[in-house]
Amino acid sequence: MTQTISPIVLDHPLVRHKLTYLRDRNTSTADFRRLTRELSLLLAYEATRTLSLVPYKIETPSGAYQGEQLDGKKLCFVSILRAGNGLLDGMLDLIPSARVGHIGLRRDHETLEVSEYYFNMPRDVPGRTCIVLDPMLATGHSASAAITRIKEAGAHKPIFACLLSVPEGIAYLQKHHPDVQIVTCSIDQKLDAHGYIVPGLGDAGDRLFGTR
Ligand SMILES: O=P(O)(O)OC[C@H]1O[C@H](OP(=O)(O)OP(=O)(O)O)[C@H](O)[C@@H]1O
Ligand SMILES: O=c1cc[nH]c(=O)[nH]1
Ligand SMILES: [Mg+2]
Repeated sequence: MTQTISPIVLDHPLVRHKLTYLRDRNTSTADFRRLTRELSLLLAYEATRTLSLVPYKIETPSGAYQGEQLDGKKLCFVSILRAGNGLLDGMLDLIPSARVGHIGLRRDHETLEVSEYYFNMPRDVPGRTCIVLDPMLATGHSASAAITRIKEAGAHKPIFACLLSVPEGIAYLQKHHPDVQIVTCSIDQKLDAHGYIVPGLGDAGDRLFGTR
């Protein structure tokens, strides 16, 4: 049986400060986007901790140096539409050579089940580290469905990176995909009766794109 991997929670003053402004219902769409992008940079730092390095020789002003560089071709970000796109630009600022896949998932507001409306992954997924991006891990249905699909495409041991999560969503994802490393900025209290994270930040997609 595969051992469950404990989530990594970013416990950092910058993250806590920025998350507080992100949660604030009075934060504007423009500020919500900017904060999401800034948080994605900090999230990327932890989510990429296990990336592999390859040897890289350079000359410093004092002589030869055997250094290292990221094996950049090996990374693929997978954005769960729509809200995952809010995390994508910051991640690509750090790792511009990464490939990008997109999975469109819609959550039914009544049943909380998800349906897929788009799927587009790079052809050469096997052998790449896949980091799945979505700001919210609520019931875990979306994250689990996305990871099932990218495993079908050949992804091995994907990483799931989010801003907010809840114990219910973490347990669901770990039950269905115990090999996935979850990296999150916060584990919030609970889900409300409508499947929203409490205290949460509301609907991440609507706040990012100003649709409600
Ligand atoms: O863990 P779950 O219960 O599945 O909920 C989380 C999902 O809900 C939101 O997407 P939503 O369906 O609202 O789509 P959107 O990004 O287009 O707003 C969010 O971005 C996650 O994808
Ligand atoms: O709180 C939540 C739960 C799911 N999706 C969101 O955007 N927010
Ligand atoms: Mg939404």
